[in-house]
Amino acid sequence: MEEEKQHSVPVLPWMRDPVDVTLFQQLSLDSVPSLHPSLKLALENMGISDLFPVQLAVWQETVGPGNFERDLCINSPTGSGKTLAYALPIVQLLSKRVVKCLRALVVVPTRDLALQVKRVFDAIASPLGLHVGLAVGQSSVADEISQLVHIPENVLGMCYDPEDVSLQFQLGFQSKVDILVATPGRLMDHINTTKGFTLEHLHYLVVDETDRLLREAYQSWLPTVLQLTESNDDDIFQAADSLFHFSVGALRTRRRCQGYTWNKLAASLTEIVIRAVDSEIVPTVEICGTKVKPLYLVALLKSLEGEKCIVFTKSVESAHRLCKLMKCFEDLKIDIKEYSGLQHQRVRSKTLSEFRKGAFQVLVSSDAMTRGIDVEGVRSVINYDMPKYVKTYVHRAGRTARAGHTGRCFTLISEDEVRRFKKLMRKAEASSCPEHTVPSSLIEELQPTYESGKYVNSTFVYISQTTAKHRFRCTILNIISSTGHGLDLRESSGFA
Ligand SMILES: Nc1ncnc2c1ncn2[C@@H]1O[C@H](COP(=O)(O)OP(=O)(O)OP(=O)(O)O)[C@@H](O)[C@H]1O
Repeated sequence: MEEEKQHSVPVLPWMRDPVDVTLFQQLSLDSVPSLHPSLKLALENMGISDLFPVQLAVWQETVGPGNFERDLCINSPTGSGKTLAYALPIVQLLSKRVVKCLRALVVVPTRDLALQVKRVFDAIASPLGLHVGLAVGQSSVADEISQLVHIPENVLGMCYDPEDVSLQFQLGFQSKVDILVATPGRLMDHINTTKGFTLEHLHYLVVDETDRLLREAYQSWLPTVLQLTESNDDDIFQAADSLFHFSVGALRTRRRCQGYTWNKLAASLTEIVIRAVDSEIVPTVEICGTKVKPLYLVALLKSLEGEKCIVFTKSVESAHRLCKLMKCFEDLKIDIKEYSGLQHQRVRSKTLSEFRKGAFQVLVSSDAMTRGIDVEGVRSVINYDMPKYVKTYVHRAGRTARAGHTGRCFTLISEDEVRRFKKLMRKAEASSCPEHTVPSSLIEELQPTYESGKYVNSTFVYISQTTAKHRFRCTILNIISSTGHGLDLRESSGFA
């Protein structure tokens, strides 16, 4: 019955014939068909010598030989290189553009992710003469507009219909960017108020972190974008577009008319690259709550000897409190910083940038901000609080073991949580999970400092909320990613 139900789920026509990324191997840049020499050089300057499997698969579907016959939904493990998978074909296909217009839009849920994606585009688009813009609300609206649209001086102060795109074109408004990376809120601001900002010429829409973006409506940004990209035959841009289509054959507009919401997504755009969750990554585990739990974390951090790691908590408040508490362990001698939605964006971005540079070792974070964030050298992820959902586990664990490296994901759980954890592991299709025990001598050593009463009140409130159980389990999940196209969980002792 369950099986029948699964089979009856309607699948969009363009999704019916999936390409199995695991069948692809890495491929040296020298062998990638039609790769633009400047793009190859840009990749080499980034230290990249091969395309990862997902990148090759998307390349074949888009640049060649697939010729972008259909829209794409990319589903591959965290850290497997999805950003370049969509950025490379877009840059290659736009490299022959004649008229500068906004041709590609990448929508991501957070500012830090947008900055990260823009950096990737900058590295490969600039050498091909393409301009990449950012609309995330990092600077003032006026500054941002001046980066995105050229406004001729003679129209400043002039009154006209902001929806009259042809008139704006005649007046000399012009896009300063070919590719725009945006968060939905600021994108909507520009759509609603920025003179000369138009999506009329969009050929590529990327919805990154799709499941999250589509779950959160953000002022109905997607229906608005789709509506605005519908072509208008009388448009004055027609001539420029024909020229563009003539020179870049692959970029013709394809319209699909089907009945579902998702079809609507696919209906009015030329090419849509959608990035979905990494369903193949094994999900994990959740946390415990006892009085000594923070001590286990301290002991674990000590044993990691200052390697870069991210500690996940269940909420922004927990991240804040835990971070404060950890700082009280003076002999920990590890620099720890908080990263959460409670902080101002500027603080958050600065923290992330310092963490990337290795200025401190441990980032304590809640979930919301870390989707898709790529920090080189994170060897361990610690779930201080066990995630409720498999998907959350996967995204947390995916901050390590990126780009073919190995990493570990620790989860602290109490006895009460063992059953739930096992269930989570089963859902994650992880047959077992090794158990790691922190020596009790280490915990006893830390106890006097912990109980000395020098911690702030909020800490005690937090601790008193936990259960009275003292026995902890600390599990280690070793994530091995050998080729970048899959992650395996390796068992080293029997948890299950
Ligand atoms: N072909 C490549 N060769 C070497 N490194 C690469 C290659 N492609 C991407 N990388 C590196 O791999 C890391 C992960 O890439 P990326 O952030 O695109 O992964 P992702 O699949 O989007 O992950 P997530 O699902 O977590 O967002 C980045 O540091 C990136 O620089």
